[in-house]
Amino acid sequence: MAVDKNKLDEEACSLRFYKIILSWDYLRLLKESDRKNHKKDKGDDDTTTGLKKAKNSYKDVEDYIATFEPLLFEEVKAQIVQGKKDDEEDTQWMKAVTVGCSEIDGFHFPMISSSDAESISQNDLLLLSNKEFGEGKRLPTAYAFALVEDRRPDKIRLRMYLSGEVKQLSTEETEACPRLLNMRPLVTENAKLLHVLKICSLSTIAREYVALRSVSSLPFKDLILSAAESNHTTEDHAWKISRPLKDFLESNHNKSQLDAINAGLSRKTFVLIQGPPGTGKTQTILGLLSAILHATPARVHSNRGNLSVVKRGPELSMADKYNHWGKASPWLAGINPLDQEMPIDGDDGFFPTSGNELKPEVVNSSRKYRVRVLVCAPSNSALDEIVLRILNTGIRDENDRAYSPKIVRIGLKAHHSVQAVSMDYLVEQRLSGMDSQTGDRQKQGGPLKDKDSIRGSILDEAVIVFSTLSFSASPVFSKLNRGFDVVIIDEAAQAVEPSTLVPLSNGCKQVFLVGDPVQLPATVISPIAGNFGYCISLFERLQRGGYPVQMLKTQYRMHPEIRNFPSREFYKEALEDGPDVEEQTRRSWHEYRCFGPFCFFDIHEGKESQPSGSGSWQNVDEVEFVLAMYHKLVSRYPELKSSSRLAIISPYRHQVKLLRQKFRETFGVESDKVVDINTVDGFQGREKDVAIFSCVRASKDKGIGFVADFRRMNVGITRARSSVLVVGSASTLRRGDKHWQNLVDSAEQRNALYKVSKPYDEFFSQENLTLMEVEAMHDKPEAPPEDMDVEVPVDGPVVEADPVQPEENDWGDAGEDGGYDED
Ligand SMILES: Nc1ncnc2c1ncn2[C@@H]1O[C@H](COP(=O)(O)OP(=O)(O)OP(=O)(O)O)[C@@H](O)[C@H]1O
Repeated sequence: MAVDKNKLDEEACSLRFYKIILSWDYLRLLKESDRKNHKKDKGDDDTTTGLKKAKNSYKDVEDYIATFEPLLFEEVKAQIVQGKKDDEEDTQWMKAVTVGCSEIDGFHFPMISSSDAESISQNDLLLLSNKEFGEGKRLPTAYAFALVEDRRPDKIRLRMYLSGEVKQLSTEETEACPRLLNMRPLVTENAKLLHVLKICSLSTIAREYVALRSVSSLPFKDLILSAAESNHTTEDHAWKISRPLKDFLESNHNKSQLDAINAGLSRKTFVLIQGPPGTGKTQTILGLLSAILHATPARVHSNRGNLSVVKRGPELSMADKYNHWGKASPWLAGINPLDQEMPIDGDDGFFPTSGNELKPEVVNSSRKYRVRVLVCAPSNSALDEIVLRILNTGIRDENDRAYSPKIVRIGLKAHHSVQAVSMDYLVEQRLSGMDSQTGDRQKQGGPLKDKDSIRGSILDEAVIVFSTLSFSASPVFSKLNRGFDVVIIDEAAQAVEPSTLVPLSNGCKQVFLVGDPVQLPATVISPIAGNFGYCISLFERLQRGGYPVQMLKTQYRMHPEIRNFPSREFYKEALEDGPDVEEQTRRSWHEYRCFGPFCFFDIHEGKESQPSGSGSWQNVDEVEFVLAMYHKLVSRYPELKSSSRLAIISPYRHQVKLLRQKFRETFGVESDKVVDINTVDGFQGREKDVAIFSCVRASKDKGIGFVADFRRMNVGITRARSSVLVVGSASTLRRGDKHWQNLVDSAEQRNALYKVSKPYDEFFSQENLTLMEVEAMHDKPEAPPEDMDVEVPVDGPVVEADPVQPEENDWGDAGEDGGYDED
């Protein structure tokens, strides 16, 4: 049975979405945006938007849509305006001519031809006009948005809505306007010259809109609306796994990971798993996959155990047996008849993997319950991390044998290391396999399979399908013969709620949301939509509403002294360290207190500035100090001269740019060869031995901007295994935010707060270092093996300072009354 995706409803939703957006006035959107920014700068609250704040729960579908739909449209507006800003430097008007037009259901479908439109893709939003316009140019009299419906090499088919502008979302009533009327002859008559500007792609947000509007037909609709647990699972409904697999899971997962896996086996329909930094989210997902792919209903197990004591009922007919299986196993309901057959010993081929040693799956007759899983993540990189882990380690079967399951990775931009299981590669493999048989087939008169049907069969055969959230609405999924039993969404707290709904529209019986709402959320372009709660993920909303969360508590990444602060500040002291973490994260540079594990350097003379007058910030003094510290670290510990070992992180893009530039100027080498310099957002999910964190903000009277976002702070300070070295203005940060105040206080209490004055290189003079030596470093660890291949000149321009008198130095071990807080 084909998956019923309520095609007609979906189409109606898309049409509504496009009608509204295509009717908008681009110039008015730009003006509105300027006005909103102006109001924001003046600190005015925008009360005219008519938006509703996102809530923890909704009374019904209408309430839900009435809240989310306007927020989503607000976000579309911001993406459109941002599209212009992003491309500002190379805003390029293209020329095109009309070569035909049709009109269906109130939409115009002009066909255009252009010689300079290579960058245009399907689902792009374009602006069409009778003339180019921009700074200092006169405004056009005819202009309108157009959506790229179909992109062919020589022609582009567009969709436009020229009947008037939609003023009211609820009624969809339109108001005629001259600019749209003036467009009509331009697109309906042939050989008219048009000026075309690419604005942005609408493909992701359009899919989110359709999923949002389809919420009434999604699985677990009531749970999603109410944020309350709706099902009470019983032992009888739970799924069990074999003893060998259970033993494996128990010996390779800690208690909180096992609790999360067992919550899945209990067949709870919605399972939330919170994974703080380094707590083994990916390991848990892999364990979960082994468990759910090889589980059987509990009652099968218990019946087996009782066979000798329970009176046997009458022998059932084959039809009755199938009927019973059907009831016991919801996975089997209404699926492809082929899947209802008892699996035979051995399986029919396997997908190639990246050349690992693992065997392909062999399904034997004891495996009657075949579950299909869709694994999604908001980004390609997060997705490929799991794919790669599966390719490297495989999963376990009921006999605790590691094997490569049949998997396929759908979508664009797959990382090269997972190409072997990407859909495009698998299709090519099948085609080339068929090419060798083509002669035979043609002789037999059989038709060659087209790519679409090959895709369909690869999808149907895969037990685990990987896709980004957005791509899970791709038309390729409509080829599925049966839906998914389980959907697992990784990094679920980094997705706006409508995008989490997208994979659910393929149908499923159980959902796992894995993520951490205390790390960075989804990027929402519209600050207004963000303020109204559009950036709150479904994970976070359910958690706020009191929905139970399985929290992974044991961390394997950070030195306990690094773990201590975020655990207290963000996780109610719940985090604990895995066995041996302390020994594994102790490093030779810990011999000096100023090199970790967790220090704060107060650059009290530092000045913040905004090079472009607004937006991103930088702090030249912090850059100078960071480079001095970097130089000292790599001079003494050359194993740190590696971008895989050492990170320099900052919340601000300008600071990152400046750090990279100064690094090149100072050391004569491109920074990316020897150190990883990036924004906090670019570091989520990654780890290094040492992380230097430059906070930038250093004003006596202003706030600290988005540095105050505790999620950004949490990510920034939890990337390091052995040392996190925070560089900032203690007084500004203390005044700017409670969490930062606690961080600086914590450093002070641990004698790890250093007030640093210019010249910065003196801070790292031998005399000072000697004063900062840790007296007894038990079991000094060996330096980890060096893995870098580019040398940073250690005799660079950073000069060892002359000896200074200790009393001139007021680093933090002056104690609580050290008087380093100048304000
Ligand atoms: N139960 C466990 N026992 C021992 N080591 C573990 C366990 N679980 C995870 N680890 C180790 O902890 C590290 C982090 O695990 P993993 O990569 O699965 O974490 P993650 O949560 O996906 O990471 P991130 O926080 O960066 O998203 C890995 O080195 C992994 O081997």
